Amino acid sequence: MKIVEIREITLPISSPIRNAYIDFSKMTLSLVAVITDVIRDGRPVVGYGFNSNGRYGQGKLMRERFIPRILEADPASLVDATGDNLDPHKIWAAMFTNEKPGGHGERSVAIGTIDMAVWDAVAKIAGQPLFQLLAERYGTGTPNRQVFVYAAGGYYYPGQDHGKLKDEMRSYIDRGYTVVKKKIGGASLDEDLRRIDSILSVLQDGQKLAVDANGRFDLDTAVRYAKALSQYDLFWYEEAGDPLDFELQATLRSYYKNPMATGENLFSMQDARNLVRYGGMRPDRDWLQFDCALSYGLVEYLRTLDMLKEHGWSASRCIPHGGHQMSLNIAAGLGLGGNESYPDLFQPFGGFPDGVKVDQGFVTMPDLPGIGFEGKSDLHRQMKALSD
Ligand SMILES: O=C([O-])CC(=O)C(=O)O
Ligand SMILES: [Mg+2]
Repeated sequence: MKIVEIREITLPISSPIRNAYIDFSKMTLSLVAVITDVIRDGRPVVGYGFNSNGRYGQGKLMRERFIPRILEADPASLVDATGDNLDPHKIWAAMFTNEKPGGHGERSVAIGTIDMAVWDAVAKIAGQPLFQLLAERYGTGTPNRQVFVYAAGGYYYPGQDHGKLKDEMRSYIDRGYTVVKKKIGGASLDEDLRRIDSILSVLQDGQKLAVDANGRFDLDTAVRYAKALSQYDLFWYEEAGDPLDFELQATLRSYYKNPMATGENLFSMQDARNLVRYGGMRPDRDWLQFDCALSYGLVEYLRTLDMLKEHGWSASRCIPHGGHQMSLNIAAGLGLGGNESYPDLFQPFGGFPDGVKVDQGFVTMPDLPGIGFEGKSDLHRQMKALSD
């Protein structure tokens, strides 16, 4: 069997929102289709992938380097031992040919997006949901079909006031979420605290708020926020400082005893390892948010999970950034602590298969082959438009 074609397209996921660092008015992503010569139900098996919000479409890198390297490789060198399915690890190695180590930037997004499509194809060819395949190959054998999800929102946008912010958070709670997230660092500390108070006024017992500074703060500001946020029982204080400033992160633990989270902008196992080695993160309470769709895909994420284990971290401390079904499958298959979700943003790419509802903060994975994109009709329409 072999890959016959790989298509990619850049699509908009723009919206008038901003966090403390960027606005999303020109945000795009890459959608990829990996078309194989394997026939199921009279049609070729196609795997799909896309990258998460926050980085832009990666068509140029894919067209110039990563797609040609896959298509120019001997097809026999890209299949598993049975010869009946693709081997994602071999395809990853083909993509990484003649790439020097370090400096993990945009290429990790390009490779991660293609890698997602490869895993989707592999699970479809195996006739399994990806979470089942992952549990059998790399996990305990039995997936955990119930996955914790939280609602990310609370962005800054023109015309927002406290009433609208409360309505937004209430609507997430009404849809079954128990943890909601808001942005901080895009207003003054005083205004951010008033916004937090507003949201907390609509939350009930058992419901929690997380806050996300998107890497905006210098050390002094991060500490000022840490001291002020300590008065609340927040779910987490996220990405206070620059993603690569491990000393800042390590210093913060002296000022903030409650959970912190970071890692969405670390794009390799090596960078994740530096966070774990030097960032002072606490395996008993903190959260790691590495997002495979931005960081060389699941092949690399498996290396990251191995690294975490060697350093005494449980996979259950990982709640990836990105709100996509790929991480949802990894969470169910490999025992992560949950996944992000953006109930009203970045559609049709985020979210769950049609009919999957959040119940007391959890979703239950349905039985769909592959990652499950075919179960989300608006998303599947976009995907079919690329592959047909
Ligand atoms: O606003 C963003 O860039 C997304 C983000 O940080 C998150 O979902 O945690
Ligand atoms: Mg974040």
